[in-house]
Amino acid sequence: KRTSNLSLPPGPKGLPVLGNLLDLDGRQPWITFTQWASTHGNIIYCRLLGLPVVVLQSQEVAKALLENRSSIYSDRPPISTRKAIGSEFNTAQLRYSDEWRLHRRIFHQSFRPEAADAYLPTQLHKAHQLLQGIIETPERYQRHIELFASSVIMSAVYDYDAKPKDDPLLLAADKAIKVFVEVASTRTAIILETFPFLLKLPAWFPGASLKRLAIQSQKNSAAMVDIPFRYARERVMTATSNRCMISESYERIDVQNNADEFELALKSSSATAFIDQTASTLIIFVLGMMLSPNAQKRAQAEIDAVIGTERLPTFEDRSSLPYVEAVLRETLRWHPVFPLGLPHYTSDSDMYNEHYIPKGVMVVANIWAMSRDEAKYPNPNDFNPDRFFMPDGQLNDDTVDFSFGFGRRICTGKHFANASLWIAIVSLLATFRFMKPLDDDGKEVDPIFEWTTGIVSHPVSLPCRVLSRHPGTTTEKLSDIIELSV
Ligand code: HEM
Repeated sequence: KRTSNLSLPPGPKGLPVLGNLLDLDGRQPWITFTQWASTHGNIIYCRLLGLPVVVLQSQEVAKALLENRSSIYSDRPPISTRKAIGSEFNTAQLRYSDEWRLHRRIFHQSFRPEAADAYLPTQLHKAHQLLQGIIETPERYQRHIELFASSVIMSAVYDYDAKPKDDPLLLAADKAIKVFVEVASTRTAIILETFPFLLKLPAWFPGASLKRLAIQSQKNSAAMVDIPFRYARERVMTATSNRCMISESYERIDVQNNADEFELALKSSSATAFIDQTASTLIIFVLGMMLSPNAQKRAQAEIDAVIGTERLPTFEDRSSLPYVEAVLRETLRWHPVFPLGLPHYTSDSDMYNEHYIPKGVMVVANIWAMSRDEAKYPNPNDFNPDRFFMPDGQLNDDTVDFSFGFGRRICTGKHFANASLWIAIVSLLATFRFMKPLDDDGKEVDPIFEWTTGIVSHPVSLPCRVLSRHPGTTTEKLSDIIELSV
């Protein structure tokens, strides 16, 4: 391929209008991209419905471009439908601009490693609530995991202590995010970009489901952005708020004359925190445990040996539990929840080796391909925490950071999410066994479930038998153990 005398990266040949869309597995485009790597190499160029896309297939190339040349690769694709689907608030979709820089500053002061450690006690407390929820209704374990993740975020961002059951703000946020994820999936965004008239059809028109979805998304997003923010601001103004992202921002950011701009950025970035994927990562952990009983037993044996069974693990135990650490890393690697990350966009043209990368192309880091790198991760489809140990038995330095993206657009909640994941995983392993479901004859069978499609990938509803590791553990007994653990 040539643009005058410059060579674009190699890639599959496509049809004039559809480009390579028909070759793509629409449910799991990352798998098709990964297959293309074997023919075309670690950087490929293709066209999807007229949109040029560069796919980066290895950590090395992604770092070389998205990190080392971040001044060119930190924009996001323009999405003219942002307003129509109610996603103007979303930090993750903002162009590389002063508005985006203000959002990042707000996140950075609360979620940079040193600051995020202030939330560890809350994360521990919410992990204990998670255990109590599952002891009471183990069949609803997935719902309890979702509640854990969103109430941790609500607490850190708004200092809002969500009720364990039917909390109105959590329900509103869940509803908004579900519709939003659907309507903002890369595929839907490409369709809307290419056929924006779909949003102009009356909502009752057959086939206008995207428009209906968009209207719903607008309403839900407005509620998700405004309601918790008003709650938190009120408490900051009356000096009744504990430390949270909202209170810290009011305290530390000098708004000078731009109070309106600042408040808009603050409420928008706060609502973006709901894009958190801690819950979906924890469901993948549950799947990994069910399918790899040996890994589960080894992690539990480590916890029992180091901590015993009289108390629950705390963050102070983290460095004494290397196998649990490896289970967390393997969960992030085995099935990355953002298999294609979020698309970056070039703000200038560039040359990489002999490849010309034009200005204004979508640049996708294929995190899935990176997790399948056989040289680094032999038998990549196996859930095998041992891969993170060196021959001398020490953990290696691969913390699977690529699952949080690259460069200036790297996940702002990475450190905080890692702590939430760790405390949930270690607490769940200390308390429960995750077993395959039984068939009618009482025999264990592999769970049957569907994966989500779109920008995030995780089991929609995962059947699992969650059993207490210490039969006879009642809610009261667990409460006693929790008391001894804090
Ligand atoms: C296990 C949980 C999580 C995973 C796997 C994850 C992963 C990611 C990935 C892959 C990206 C795209 C990075 C890129 O464009 O290169 C991202 C962006 C982002 N994440 Fe996370 N994330 C998680 C949790 C969180 C949490 C807890 C927060 C908030 C506290 C958060 C806030 C954000 C924001 C604001 C962005 C957009 C950054 C920007 O565009 O500048 N994430 N995340």
